[in-house]
Amino acid sequence: MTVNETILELHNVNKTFYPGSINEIHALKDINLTVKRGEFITLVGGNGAGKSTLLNAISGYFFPDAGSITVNGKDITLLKEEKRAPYISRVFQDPKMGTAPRMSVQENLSLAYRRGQKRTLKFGSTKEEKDVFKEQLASLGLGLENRMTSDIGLLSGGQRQSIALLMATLKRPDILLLDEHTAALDPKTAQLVLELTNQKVQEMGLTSIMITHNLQDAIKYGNRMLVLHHGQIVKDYNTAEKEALTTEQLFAEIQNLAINDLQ
Ligand SMILES: Nc1ncnc2c1ncn2[C@@H]1O[C@H](COP(=O)(O)OP(=O)(O)OP(=O)(O)O)[C@@H](O)[C@H]1O
Repeated sequence: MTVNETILELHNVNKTFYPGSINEIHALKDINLTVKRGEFITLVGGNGAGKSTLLNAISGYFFPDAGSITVNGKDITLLKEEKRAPYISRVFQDPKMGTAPRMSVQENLSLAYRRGQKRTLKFGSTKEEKDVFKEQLASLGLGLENRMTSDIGLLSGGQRQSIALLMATLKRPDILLLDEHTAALDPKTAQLVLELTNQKVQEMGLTSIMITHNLQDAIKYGNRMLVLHHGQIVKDYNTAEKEALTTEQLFAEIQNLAINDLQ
């Protein structure tokens, strides 16, 4: 791994919904962003600031109208979402979105393990794969290694989200996108999943971008923080600046952005 290696680069990325109509929304405005390998970025901003749209553009859920996106120097601006899967993985807010409910824990993990590989007719897992899954599940500390054959749909939201996190990191992604992935969980479970996330990110040295509305978490986790407002990055805190910031200061900053809109 090269220190300071650029892994993701967005250059003048723009996205407008309903262009030319009275409902036109310029959701991303000339976004320029360079992400170095190993950065764990927290992404905050008010409702409708463009946070999910930014992750959607990076994941390939849609293409930007203008600008470019590169991963490891490779231009992926117009690469389909499924073709980006080997490089970019994502955990969504809804625990149901990352996992297949009628498939077992093991089958879900097996799908994730083969991400980016040619589909084969052979289904089921090898003994070696099962051992990997068991070990990974045990590392979550939730006893899920004893529920390998349970359907995912029978698990709680927190258990399911922990497995979604595991699935997203089982094959090391270049970039992990976390889209408010703990927002649908009760506070205690949310903290547990956040801790697991942090553990995975630190252990694997993953490059990650995490959206959160919890400003305390935004400051506590990660080593860089971006504030988005009206589709623009209005603040980019480095580790030291982030550590010096209080939740109250960050709250006031985001509130001021909203107040300035009204003036
Ligand atoms: N697929 C879409 N079609 C039309 N408009 C969209 C679409 N996705 C997002 N928008 C609009 O783009 C703007 C930015 O939305 P986005 O979901 O990115 O904001 P956000 O910062 O993630 O907000 P929140 O914190 O409320 O989830 C909003 O005005 C939203 O209504």
